[in-house]
Amino acid sequence: MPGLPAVDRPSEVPRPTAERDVPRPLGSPWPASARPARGSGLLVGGVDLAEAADRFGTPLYVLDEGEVRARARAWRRALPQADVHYAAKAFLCTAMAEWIADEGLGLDVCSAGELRLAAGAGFPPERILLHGNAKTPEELRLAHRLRVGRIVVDNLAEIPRLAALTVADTPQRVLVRVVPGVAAGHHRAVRTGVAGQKFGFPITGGDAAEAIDRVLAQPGLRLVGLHCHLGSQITDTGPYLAALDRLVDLLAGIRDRHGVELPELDLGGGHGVRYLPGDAELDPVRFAADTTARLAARCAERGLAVPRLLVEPGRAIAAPAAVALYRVLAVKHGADGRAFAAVDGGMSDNPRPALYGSTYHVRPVGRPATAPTARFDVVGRHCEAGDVLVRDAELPADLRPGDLLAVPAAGAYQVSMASAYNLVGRPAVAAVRDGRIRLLIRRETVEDFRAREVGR
Ligand SMILES: Cc1ncc(COP(=O)(O)O)c(C=O)c1O
Ligand SMILES: N[C@@H](CCCC[NH3+])C(=O)O
Repeated sequence: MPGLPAVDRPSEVPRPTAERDVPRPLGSPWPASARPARGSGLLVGGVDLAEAADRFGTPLYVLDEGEVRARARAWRRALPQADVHYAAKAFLCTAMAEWIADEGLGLDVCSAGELRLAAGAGFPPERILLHGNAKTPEELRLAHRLRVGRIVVDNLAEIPRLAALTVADTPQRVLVRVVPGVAAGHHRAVRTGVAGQKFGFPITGGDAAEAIDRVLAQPGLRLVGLHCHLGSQITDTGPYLAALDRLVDLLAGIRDRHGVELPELDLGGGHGVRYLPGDAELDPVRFAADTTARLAARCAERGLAVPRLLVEPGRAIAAPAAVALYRVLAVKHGADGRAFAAVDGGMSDNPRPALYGSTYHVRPVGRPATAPTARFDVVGRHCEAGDVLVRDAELPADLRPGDLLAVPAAGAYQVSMASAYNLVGRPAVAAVRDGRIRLLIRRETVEDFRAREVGR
């Protein structure tokens, strides 16, 4: 604004002290509670991440309880008529199971391990749903003994196994997992909505009809619905709507063939989150609006009562809730001008970049945002050249050993997929809430490995 004294320019009017002192949230992909702290630090859940790293060591996964609860609640509120089962495979520990139970969600488990951990946390068994393409007879027995709410049938062999455990007056509720022929998901390895992969019964050219016939023939099994899971990190509702159309057609076919209308339709998980600033996220409200409208329309066309929807978000609840902290151990400048920042974690705590080429955001903690920057590959400490956590990260040009790095959106399929590679030990996990931090899972040590050795 030429002619006006500088102080009158709107952008330069000093803000009141209170407003100036309240740091703004960092925004996605960080947890909603993430704020800049004094000295270029970073707060999550009111806890200073530099202090957390000093206290518990690194790599450290800092899990924001408020973010988990808020996301769980958002899914429940968006779909009040549906059953939302959190997919435990994204990340599970006792505290997580308690928060999920407390927020009124169900739990999707796929092993005796997940089932026992949930049961030990007091998770209501009727809200548990058991998955698995290769459930052991023991897992089926355990699920039946604990009286889990639903079991998803994924192969023909488990139908008689399960039927042998059940009796007609207390039948086990089951869903049949079908493959609708819809391709979706961030990587070939996670696309389960198409034929040619191991999960479910393909609707077209597969034995979905036979599985349904066989389940219906068992007096101890009560077929309550159909299930499908398309893939993971899906960012629009289109694939879900396409799958829903095929599942409603199949429901109508079952009604015509058997005279029964199944009361439930499970669309699985797969809802995408933001890993990088500017990424899209699949909003639960949008998902709910689109799927419930489509379901009502398709059921009306087919003359079916509208079944109850089930969903199984894992990543959408867990991923944005954790920040991974790493300490820089070495900085190296390669011959081609490429710079490497080697940290104390890597593919053993986060296998996703090596497995799927997944991309992440990273930010230094305790370094002024105004420092000149350079491009670094943030690499892990494992014995593979492919152990790269973040490629081409913009970090302070004078990055040095001892610096702390924070990687957001670290809550799903990282700790749950962590490995024992190089006996580095799986990372510690701490929960933050209201300015307090508590250790949930301690760091794995060589003593843990030794404890499993029973011979020499
Ligand atoms: C059957 C089933 N349900 C739910 C999920 C959870 O998926 P996501 O974490 O992508 O929501 C998965 C994994 O993709 C799955 O296989
Ligand atoms: N592990 C995958 C997701 C698989 C979901 C399980 N069905 C990932 O990290 O993207």
